[in-house]
Amino acid sequence: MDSDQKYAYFKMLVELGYKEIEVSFPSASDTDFGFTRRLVETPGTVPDDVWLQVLSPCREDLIRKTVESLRGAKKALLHLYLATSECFQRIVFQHTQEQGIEQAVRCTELARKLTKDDPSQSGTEWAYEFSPETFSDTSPEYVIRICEAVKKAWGPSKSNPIIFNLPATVEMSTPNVYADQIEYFCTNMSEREKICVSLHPHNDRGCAVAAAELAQMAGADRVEGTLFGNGERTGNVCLVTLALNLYTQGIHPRIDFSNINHVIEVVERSNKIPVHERHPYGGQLVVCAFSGSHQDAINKGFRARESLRAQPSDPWQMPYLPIDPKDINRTYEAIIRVNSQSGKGGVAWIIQQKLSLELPRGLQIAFSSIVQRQADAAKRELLSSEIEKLFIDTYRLQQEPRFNLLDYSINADRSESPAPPPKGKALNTQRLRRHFDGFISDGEDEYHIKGSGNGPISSLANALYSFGINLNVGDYKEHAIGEGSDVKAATYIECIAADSQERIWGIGIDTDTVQASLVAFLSAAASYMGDRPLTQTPLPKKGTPANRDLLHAQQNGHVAPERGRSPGGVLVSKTNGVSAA
Ligand SMILES: CC(=O)SCCNC(=O)CCNC(=O)[C@H](O)C(C)(C)COP(=O)(O)OP(=O)(O)OC[C@H]1O[C@@H](n2cnc3c(N)ncnc32)[C@H](O)[C@@H]1OP(=O)(O)O
Ligand SMILES: CC(C)C(=O)C(=O)O
Repeated sequence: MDSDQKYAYFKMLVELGYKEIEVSFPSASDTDFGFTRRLVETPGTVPDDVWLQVLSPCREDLIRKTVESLRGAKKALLHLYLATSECFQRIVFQHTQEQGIEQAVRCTELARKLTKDDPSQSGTEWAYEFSPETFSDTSPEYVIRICEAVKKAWGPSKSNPIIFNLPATVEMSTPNVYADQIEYFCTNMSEREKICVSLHPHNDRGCAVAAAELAQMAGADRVEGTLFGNGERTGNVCLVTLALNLYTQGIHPRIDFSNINHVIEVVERSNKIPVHERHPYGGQLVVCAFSGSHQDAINKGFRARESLRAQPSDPWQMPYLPIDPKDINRTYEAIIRVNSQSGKGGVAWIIQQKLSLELPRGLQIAFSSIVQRQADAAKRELLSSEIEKLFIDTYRLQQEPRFNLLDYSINADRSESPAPPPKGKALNTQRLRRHFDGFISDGEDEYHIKGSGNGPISSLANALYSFGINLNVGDYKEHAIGEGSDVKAATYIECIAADSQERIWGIGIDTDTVQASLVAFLSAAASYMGDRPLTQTPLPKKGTPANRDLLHAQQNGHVAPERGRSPGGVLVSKTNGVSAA
């Protein structure tokens, strides 16, 4: 990273809520030294409660340069490291354990002299961190010896404790072993109250997060890591995962990942390493479900939350989703992804999200098999926009419909009621016969249709017999879409063909509930007919609305009823030029 990238990254870490940020290795390069100076010298960049942490090996020349980089900082945390394992002492430094202790003490004394003991540095609050690098591969007794010596050299206090950072420089054991090593350190160091025990797990065995969590339970106070686990080899422990693991346990980590996409964007741009799609919490696929049983359960989970009118503050209990995607600024829309392993629940979810339609179970099953066939044929995931289009096309919700309901009236006929009410008693409208009288078009021609039944749908069904359309209603569901004056009715009708027993769904959406059901029935009738021609004779070509009214008058022996009023005064629903799929 260049200075500007580091600057942007630093600002983001501050905004997220981090208070101790290792900003550089100042002795490494002019970039790192200059960047540290930039932070110190640019007013308003480093909040008063944020510590600037810098790293240096235990080498005198490098320590001097490192301390110099922090001159003038408000809060400065000097971090020195020296490997303590037998392997490193023999191979890298060719020194003994005693020489290791001497070097650590000498460098700590120098650090003290250059910082808190130097009157010219008194404007800075100094803290000191020592890392026995390769801690987890070092004899625990030796770690205690070297850290006791370093502690004595620095002289910590309760209010300004020394940080002993205990790295699993290379992760080489199960997390419980690391936790045991931490516990040993915590219980065997003197003046524990003057010590902050810090963890620094790496991820070579893939257990860094587990190691950090277990070691905190074993007594540690602090964890060092990186966002999304960047770092040498398999990386450092991931701070995003640690924070959100706490969050999902109901403990706010005081780190704000409510816009995780922004964090990912900055991290990827800076590190030039993509965050894996399946990375805990942050990965693009981790709040998605492809498989049918997961989708079904999630769909039910959201419906349960809706029916309970759950508030954001209520406990999050959702099958297969450990976190509410909204808490990290992920949308619900992307949760369910459909491929050939997906089932009806996922498909229903997408239609609900896209079109606000709550499909009845039977329709879910019917449409899901259409989606599955499409996904199988495409040999890939179907986009939610493709599924939405497939639904609209299948149920003819937008395209030029096979049947248009142009105009109609439905009259309830008291004279044909099987049991007229006793004088003075209210009429049971449920038992009245309905007469449907209307006009439909197939895009080309217009037709006059009439029929009777126990209700609006059965009277329309009866009217369509003459077209060779013989459908019985198998299932019927309706619900409202929206609220207030914009509310609409969505109606779903499953029809069973009298000849083939084929089951066909139709959907109608309208501000008027009766009309929505008529449109739904015509939608099913259109699917049943497919491309087959209609057998009935159409009206003369000049079938204008005026002609229709005239015909109405001629056939009924009176003029057409005034729109919106039934001659019987019991029930009328009518339309003019309504699309019915
Ligand atoms: C565990 C970690 O990840 S700690 C972070 C590591 N990060 C870095 O190393 C990044 C910055 N490092 C650098 O820029 C360079 O390595 C520098 C500036 C520190 C040193 O560069 P050079 O002087 O060229 O040394 P070089 O990197 O080749 O070798 C390291 C030397 O430091 C010694 N050394 C390594 N670690 C330490 C340590 N913690 N304390 C003291 N000396 C050390 C090595 O033994 C070696 O010494 P030698 O030259 O006597 O054999
Ligand atoms: C400097 C130390 C803490 C380190 O990075 C490591 O050991 O991994």
